[in-house]
Amino acid sequence: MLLQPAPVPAIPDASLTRAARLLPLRVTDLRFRSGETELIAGISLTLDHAGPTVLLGHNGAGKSLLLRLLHGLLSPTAGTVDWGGLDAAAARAQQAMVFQRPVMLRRSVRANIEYALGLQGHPRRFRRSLALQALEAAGLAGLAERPARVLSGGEQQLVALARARALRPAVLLLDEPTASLDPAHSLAVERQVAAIADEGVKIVMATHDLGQARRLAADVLFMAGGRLVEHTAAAFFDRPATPAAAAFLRGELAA
Ligand SMILES: Nc1ncnc2c1ncn2[C@@H]1O[C@H](COP(=O)(O)OP(=O)(O)OP(=O)(O)O)[C@@H](O)[C@H]1O
Repeated sequence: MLLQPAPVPAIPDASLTRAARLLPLRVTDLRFRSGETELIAGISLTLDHAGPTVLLGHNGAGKSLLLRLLHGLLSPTAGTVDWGGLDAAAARAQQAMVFQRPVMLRRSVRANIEYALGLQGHPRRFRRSLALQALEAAGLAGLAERPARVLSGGEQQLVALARARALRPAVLLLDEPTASLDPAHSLAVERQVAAIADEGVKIVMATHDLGQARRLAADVLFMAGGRLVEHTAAAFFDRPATPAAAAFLRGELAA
């Protein structure tokens, strides 16, 4: 598929205050243990503005675990995740998550999005136009009737993002969405993420692509060994506060 180089248009009626429903996020002394190993070792943080938050750290630092705990896919061993004071189910209903490997059902791209809209409770008669609108906004209208599972990995990831966007979440969690994509598809995903952020959606994204992190991040969470080592504004890249983060940015292996 030929990727669209033009900027991605915003979905027309997007609300710039969408993320405000779930913010601030307050995480308090969050822990996740497997057997004797504490994999998330007491993380506390507050996210209180809508700019994209980028999660950085070496392999195994605990980024995916943290995202899953934030989304409620895993239950913490101890500690709390509080999304704007809402109960967990209500908070989760206003979030979407995109993983490194997208899961597509054996049906058309459009039907995949319609299915997700159905799960969210949208009446059948509205689903088709909402799905097509989301594909249009993502520059993917040409893929609507293609079987989703035969698309390339990069195309599937763009569709997964469009599907998440169609759900109009307040918060979008992304776990290394461009990890296995070529540069063109990575950039297309990045543009989608930026467009979604511009619609007022709070983005929390793990990535290993430092260029992408620099371009997107309003703030950075740097993790090592299951701990939050730094939470700083985007100046992180030029002035990391800790030796661990400086070593990470130099490309050194974890100590
Ligand atoms: N459900 C689980 N049960 C037990 N251990 C787990 C579980 N999920 C992850 N782990 C372990 O926890 C550690 C952190 O994993 P996690 O996937 O969160 O790291 P990551 O920072 O996302 O790494 P990468 O950048 O490689 O994706 C790893 O040692 C992993 O093997």
